[in-house]
Amino acid sequence: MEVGIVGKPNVGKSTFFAAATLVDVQIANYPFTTIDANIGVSYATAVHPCKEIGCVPNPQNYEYRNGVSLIPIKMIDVAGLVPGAHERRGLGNKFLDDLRMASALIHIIDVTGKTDVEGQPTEYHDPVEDIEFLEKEIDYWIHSILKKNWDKFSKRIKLQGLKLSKAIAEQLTGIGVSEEDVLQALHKVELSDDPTKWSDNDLFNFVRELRKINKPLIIAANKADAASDEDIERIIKEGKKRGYTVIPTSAAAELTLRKAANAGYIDYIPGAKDFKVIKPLNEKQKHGLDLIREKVLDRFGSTGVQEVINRAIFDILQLVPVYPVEDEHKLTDQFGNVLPHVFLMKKGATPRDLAYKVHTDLGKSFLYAVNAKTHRRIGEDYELQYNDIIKIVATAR
Ligand SMILES: Nc1nc2c(ncn2[C@@H]2O[C@H](COP(=O)(O)OP(=O)(O)OP(=O)(O)O)[C@@H](O)[C@H]2O)c(=O)[nH]1
Repeated sequence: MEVGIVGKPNVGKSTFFAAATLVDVQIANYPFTTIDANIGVSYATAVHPCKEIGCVPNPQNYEYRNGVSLIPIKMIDVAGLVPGAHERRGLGNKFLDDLRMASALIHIIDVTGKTDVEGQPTEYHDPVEDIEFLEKEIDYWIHSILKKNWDKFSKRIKLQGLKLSKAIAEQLTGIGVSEEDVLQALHKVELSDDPTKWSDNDLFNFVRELRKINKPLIIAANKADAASDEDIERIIKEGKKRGYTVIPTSAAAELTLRKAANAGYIDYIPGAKDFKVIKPLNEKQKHGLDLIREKVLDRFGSTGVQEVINRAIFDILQLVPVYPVEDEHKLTDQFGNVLPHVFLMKKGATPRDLAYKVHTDLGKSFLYAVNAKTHRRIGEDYELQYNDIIKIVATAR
């Protein structure tokens, strides 16, 4: 599951990325640790089931802190975006390449309005324009891929009687579009079954719906520490009108807190509403941290960075953390590790889907599953719930 950070220059993207991927963890040998400078490991946080049932976990593919699971996710700092990226302006190509991989986007905007559309300092620039411009860039990009061979392509669909949703999804596999995505978008626009009858406007409307489904996004109203309440409230309202969740953030504050925590000065769990000083600070450090407490944590309840990440994973992508175990009484794997693994499953996924996620062989030999919290056997079509602990029973292999 990959989350992309997007936005025009100078809004605090690099700061957000640095903060989001800076976690002091012991083990970091996930498959995607350091592939590229702009790819990092970030963590979604969720209450750990042990907090509820009173156990001590031995996490193998996630981290655990004071009753909280830190679940690794891949984060991509998408190359700088300027108007016209779809026409290869600026880092256009790189931008679109990075974007291809992302399942959800975090759009960072400067809520103070002090950066213009190219990322230059200015007196006032309306950040709402940035929301619209990003949508447009992505729409133009998807549109250009479809438009390239549209006449030939639509005729072929008609002549050969191809399934429209399948054919379009095949054209767009490169950007991670599934047939299900296409079906959902088609359902929204209600266009003719015959694509040769689609006008360019129809195609554009379809693309817009598809983008909302395939590249869903959440907005981080960054530099909130330097913005007025009115500016923040306005952008939340304007975002909502357009169907977006907007979270005020201070990426700079989060980065400072995580650095201080890593250096052992403070106890701070990402997303927390406060921190505890655990090592003597000099005057300057103390002043800096006091300011963060007063101007950010007390004002907003947190720096917002972790909330954005969590919302992207749990609300926007609708994933639920699920813990598979082999022994449903001790909640262990075959080696005695308590709740060793967590998997993020799509809402609506079933125990069989979980079995496949653990291992293809386990999926193939799946017989039934047991809910380890209730010790009850659960049905084929049971929808996995947040923090479920599941034992999978399979045929002997
Ligand atoms: N007040 C405030 N300033 C911030 C915050 N986040 C970033 N900044 C400042 O904004 C400026 C730009 O931050 P960057 O993280 O470099 O922005 P960027 O979007 O990555 O910019 P490019 O690398 O040019 O694409 C820097 O001076 C940061 O210190 C924040 O939360 N609050």
